[in-house]
Amino acid sequence: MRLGTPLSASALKVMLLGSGELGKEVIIALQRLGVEVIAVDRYANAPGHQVAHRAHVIPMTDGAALRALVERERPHLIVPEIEAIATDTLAEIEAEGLAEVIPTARAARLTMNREGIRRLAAEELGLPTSPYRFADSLAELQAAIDGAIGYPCVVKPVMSSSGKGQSTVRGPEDVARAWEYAAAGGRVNQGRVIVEGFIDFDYEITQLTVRARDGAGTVQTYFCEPIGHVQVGGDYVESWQPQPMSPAALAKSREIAAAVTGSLGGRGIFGVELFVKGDQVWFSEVSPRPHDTGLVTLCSQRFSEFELHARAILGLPVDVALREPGASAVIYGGLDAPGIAFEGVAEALAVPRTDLRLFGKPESFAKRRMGVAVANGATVEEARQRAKLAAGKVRPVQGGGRG
Ligand SMILES: Nc1ncnc2c1ncn2[C@@H]1O[C@H](COP(=O)(O)OP(=O)(O)OP(=O)(O)O)[C@@H](O)[C@H]1O
Ligand SMILES: NCC(=O)N[C@@H]1O[C@H](COP(=O)([O-])[O-])[C@@H](O)[C@H]1O
Ligand SMILES: [Mg+2]
Repeated sequence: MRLGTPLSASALKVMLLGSGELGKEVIIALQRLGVEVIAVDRYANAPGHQVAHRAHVIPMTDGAALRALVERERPHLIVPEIEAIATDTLAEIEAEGLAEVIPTARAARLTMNREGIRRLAAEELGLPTSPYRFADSLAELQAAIDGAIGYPCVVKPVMSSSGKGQSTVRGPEDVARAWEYAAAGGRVNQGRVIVEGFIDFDYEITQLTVRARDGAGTVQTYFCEPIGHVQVGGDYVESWQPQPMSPAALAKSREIAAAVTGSLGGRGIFGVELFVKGDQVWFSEVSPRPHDTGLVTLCSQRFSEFELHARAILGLPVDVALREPGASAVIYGGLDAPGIAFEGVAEALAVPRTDLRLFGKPESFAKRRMGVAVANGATVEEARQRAKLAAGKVRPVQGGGRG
């Protein structure tokens, strides 16, 4: 894929569908290679909009609106950054040869819906997963729990991410609340849920896996060092790299990651989410794009997951080497307000070996991820302490004017 000059006839044009904090970093990586970037999201002034050549706001689940924009912009590559996209339209665009979809339109369609990827992983590829059922009503959910899954279990909308609409059901008294919560929390209100048996894991990891061309032009599979993380309410709050693992658990993780990413195909980075107990490993889900827990790679790898994605999609070789132990800690909005400000940034950056990203989201919500602190250390423990300390010093406040 020949690189050119942005805003000229030779430009290589990439369209991001979704332009949040993860897309913003991918865009910056693409910009550094002289790629012309078109950032799209469902709301104005999204983080990636602010660093792209052009920005558009459309309902990305609206196939007609998506097609019209692609026909107008004529990107060479379309890079999905979130799940909620009109993936049937992406499949048509790919089939017509209008643009290449990263990693493939099929991967975007299968991972947009928990049902698609779960059935592929468990039923077609035979990978170990939690037991699961799907339900379209409270009665079906109750029947699935009574007949197959039992307690405790986890209920999630089939279309959601970052834990939205997800809850753990400990007994019969929780079922109705979990159903209501899922119905309200899905990204696209489908009224369908997955109920999964609760896996009592020792720890969970993201196995970042890159499908990229080698120097000879053949697509190979590369594995980053495993990323450990902590989730609260289904949303990541802390991650670190490398996560120590037994050789058997690491081998099993990479076998699963190779199987699922090999089946999805294409080029790019994937975040394969796995649960680990002793030497046992379960597949949970996969993002065919950079993963939020992979924000740690901004400080821990030679090339971050965003740079790796940019290189892989452009057909360039990658280097997945770890540089040194690192950690990330999330900064939540803590308040509901537009145009917030941040206090304590100088104190945060005075913590040794730390760095910050403030995403620039136009509106804060108490539980919206607004920034992240990353830190290095001699050990993962030291890096985690520093990242948490730094994140805790940043205080989101009402913005107001600068006078
Ligand atoms: N079956 C399960 N057993 C135990 N814990 C679970 C189970 N399913 C989910 N979890 C916990 O909830 C977290 C979020 O679940 P999941 O990844 O399915 O949600 P998500 O909304 O897709 O989140 P994200 O978009 O951040 O990946 C998991 O990382 C894990 O900590
Ligand atoms: N787990 C998926 C994930 O972290 N996705 C990231 O969050 C953004 C949406 O944030 P918002 O909900 O605050 O707009 C997405 O655009 C992506 O960058
Ligand atoms: Mg997940």
